[in-house]
Amino acid sequence: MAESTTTSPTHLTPFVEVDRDAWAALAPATKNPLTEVELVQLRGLGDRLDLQEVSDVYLPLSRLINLYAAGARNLHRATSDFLGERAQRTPFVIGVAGSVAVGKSTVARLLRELLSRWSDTPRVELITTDGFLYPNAELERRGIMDRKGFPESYDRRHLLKFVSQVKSGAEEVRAPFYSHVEYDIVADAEVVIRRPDILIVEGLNVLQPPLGGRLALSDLFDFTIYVDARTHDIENWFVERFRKLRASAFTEDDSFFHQFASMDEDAALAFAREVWRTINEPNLKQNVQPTRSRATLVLRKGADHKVSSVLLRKI
Ligand SMILES: Nc1ncnc2c1ncn2[C@@H]1O[C@H](COP(=O)(O)OP(=O)(O)O)[C@@H](O)[C@H]1O
Ligand SMILES: CC(C)(COP(=O)(O)O)[C@@H](O)C(=O)NCCC(=O)O
Repeated sequence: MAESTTTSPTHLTPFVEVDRDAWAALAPATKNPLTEVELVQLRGLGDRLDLQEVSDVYLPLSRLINLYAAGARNLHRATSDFLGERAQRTPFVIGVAGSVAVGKSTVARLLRELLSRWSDTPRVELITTDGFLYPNAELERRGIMDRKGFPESYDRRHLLKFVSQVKSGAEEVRAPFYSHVEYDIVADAEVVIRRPDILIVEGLNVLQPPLGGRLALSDLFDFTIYVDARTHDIENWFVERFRKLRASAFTEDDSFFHQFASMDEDAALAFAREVWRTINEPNLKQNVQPTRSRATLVLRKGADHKVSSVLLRKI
């Protein structure tokens, strides 16, 4: 296990770095609870997530989070005792951050499955922050249609209110729904969250620091994960996902990207690279990457999507 803290203040990091093999050795003596069939259902548009990766990386991670959740419950109970109040169970909230196309949804879906298999947290819900993007009409009105995914393209107050309500134990909390096919918020659709044991909040900007002393979403998290990889690799995953979507979702009549399904492949992929270069990469550099050091844990992925090391916050 490599200590990544050095004596030079410029290199000071709050993390301890654990390489893949050392991390895999931490795997609990629990059999991988997922079957190959379940795993196939969890896969996004990639095909490399295998059972070995689940056992080596994500199973130990789910165990660590399970320990944090038990710790948070104990602390909560002790605080209620101290105040002479009856302890109310509050959901444990996890944030999953990282670039567009780095694999956040895949990590979040996998964790939802794994965490729900621990007996003390059977109900795990997942929400993506894209539901809190302003509708296209509002982005147009604000002149930021080409900034989708940047912090200002979200209704951050609404998102904060939503997570606060879930965390304070509300019976039922509703969120808007964003469709990647329609490329917009769907007016008559919603996501409903009902008192989960764990809520996973996945999105590009979930680790943004508070603005001007106000409460930020990141203040409500009990555990945060930053999914990290080389920018060049992420760009390739983004373009590859676009290429696969051309043959699937983009062929649907109501797809915003319908024109790309029939377009010459080179031209379509050139468009994807342009979106990466002008929107997603600048957002990664300006807004997302700077939040990495705020995470509780960083998953570093190699070009093949396999996690090569894990950085865990120790201070
Ligand atoms: N662990 C993994 N193994 C193989 N492919 C993956 C893995 N994680 C993500 N991918 C693929 O990489 C692309 C981006 O992943 P996704 O989870 O959609 O990213 P994000 O939610 O960050 O935009 C998708 O095509 C997905 O299938
Ligand atoms: C919907 C997203 C902003 C991601 O949202 P998130 O769930 O991370 O908040 C992103 O996946 C995306 O589609 N960006 C759009 C870039 C563009 O084509 O305009």
